[in-house]
Amino acid sequence: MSELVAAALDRIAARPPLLLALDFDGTLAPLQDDPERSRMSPAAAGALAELAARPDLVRVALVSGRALADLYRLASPPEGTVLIGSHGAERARVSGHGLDRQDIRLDDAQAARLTELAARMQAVARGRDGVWVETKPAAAVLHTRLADSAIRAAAEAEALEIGAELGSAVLHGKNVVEVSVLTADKGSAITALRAELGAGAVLYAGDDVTDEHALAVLGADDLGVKVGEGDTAARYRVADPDALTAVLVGLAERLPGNG
Ligand SMILES: O=P(O)(O)OC[C@H]1O[C@H](O[C@H]2O[C@H](CO)[C@@H](O)[C@H](O)[C@H]2O)[C@H](O)[C@@H](O)[C@@H]1O
Repeated sequence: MSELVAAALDRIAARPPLLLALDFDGTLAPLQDDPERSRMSPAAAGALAELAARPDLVRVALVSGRALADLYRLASPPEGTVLIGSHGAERARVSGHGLDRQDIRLDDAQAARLTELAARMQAVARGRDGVWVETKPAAAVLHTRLADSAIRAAAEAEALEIGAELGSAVLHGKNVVEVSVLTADKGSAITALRAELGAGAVLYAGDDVTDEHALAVLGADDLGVKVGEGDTAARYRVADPDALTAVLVGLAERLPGNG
């Protein structure tokens, strides 16, 4: 961990309660060709559990584009973790008896739009090698990670057009185009959570363009970490999920009574 990041951890550890808000895919869990295989390393899971065990000092949130149920299943987050799914459209808290969750409720028009959207995204994927569609409670996602570059570019362009045509919220992430019938973004979710928890500071880490919404709402007393390459509003950068795990371990060591 760099001296700069270490100094920033010293600062935010002294401003409890800290909101520790982390993206999942590409940040805690290395990217995979098959999204069902995404998992945190044992070291990342251990650091998160240690931090979540100090709710007086740290409130842990996972902030993901994943459908909430998938995020819960794949991340196996510790008790007390707040889960933000579908880029902010879904919300839950991990309790001792499972998930306390707020379900997405679509009205009839939104439900009809989602059905049409999913059918049109399936049509984009049809006959294109390496392109497939994931459906979520309020969105359809075109995945192109396994396609060659020409197929990927054509498929993503068509999916973006569908989003524009249906007037839906469109997010263009890493080898994904997601079109939702609800408007949500990670920045609004972080702003709401910060206020709700009365957080003294926020540490947000993410790897994708969709995380930039959250990194953009951070202030001078917060700590934004970009994982991997690419343009970012974050002040700090680490190379990969393992390097982020080292930051989480460093934070745990700075909590009073630890280290
Ligand atoms: O906000 P996140 O937690 O980063 O979720 C964003 C998307 O993650 C998943 O897709 C990404 O990860 C996959 C597994 O590593 C990878 O195959 C894909 O190319 C990535 O874009 C998930 O499948 C999407 O629904 C999420 O929106």
